Amino acid sequence: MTKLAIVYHSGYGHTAKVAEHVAKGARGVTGVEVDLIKADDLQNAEDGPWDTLAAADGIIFGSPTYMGASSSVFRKFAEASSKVWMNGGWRDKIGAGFTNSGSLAGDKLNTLQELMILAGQHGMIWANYGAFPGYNTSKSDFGAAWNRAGHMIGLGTQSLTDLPADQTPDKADLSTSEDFGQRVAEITKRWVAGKA
Ligand SMILES: Cc1cc2nc3c(=O)[nH]c(=O)nc-3n(C[C@H](O)[C@H](O)[C@H](O)COP(=O)(O)O)c2cc1C
Repeated sequence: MTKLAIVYHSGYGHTAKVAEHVAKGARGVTGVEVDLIKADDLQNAEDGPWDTLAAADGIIFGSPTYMGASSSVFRKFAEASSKVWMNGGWRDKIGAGFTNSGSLAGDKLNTLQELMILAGQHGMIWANYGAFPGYNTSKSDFGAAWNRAGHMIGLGTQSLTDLPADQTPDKADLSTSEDFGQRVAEITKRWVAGKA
């Protein structure tokens, strides 16, 4: 069994919805088990489901973009993970990341870079998203486009700021989230098989 953990923060439920769809996509891969973990439960090095992360073959980090960066709750988790760093506890696990924000761009790239650097600090193997951008030609259909914002190093979705999480992100972004989850699960499974 390949184990994947998703650690995310969500202040208002939108990033949580993305996390659930990333998990759904990952669970669709045979032999992959997924744990969804809130960064709120990992705010210090002593408490919380750190063992689940230790046992995971891959960890997907998820944060909303707040003021052009990852949220303070996510950052607190990232800093708390420094205790794991000291022992190289996540070295050679697969790492990946996603963010969600109000604007189509919204400086999401900066958040994705933070997540990638966190993985790099831990010596993890970064899995990008790399899907073709769905909205970059005159024939593209904005409403149906996958990877609409065209992020490559991770998943970037948009939640309209005046709508609740049961209405946004839209269907295309949620399908994109599932596709991303599936990709990271497949990469992690292959990584585990290669080690055997
Ligand atoms: C404190 C704060 C800062 C925000 N900063 C940004 C930002 O820099 N770029 C952006 O596009 N949206 C920004 N937003 C909008 C959120 O990214 C958006 O509402 C997102 O869906 C929130 O996710 P959540 O419901 O998981 O907390 C901000 C929202 C808050 C509350």
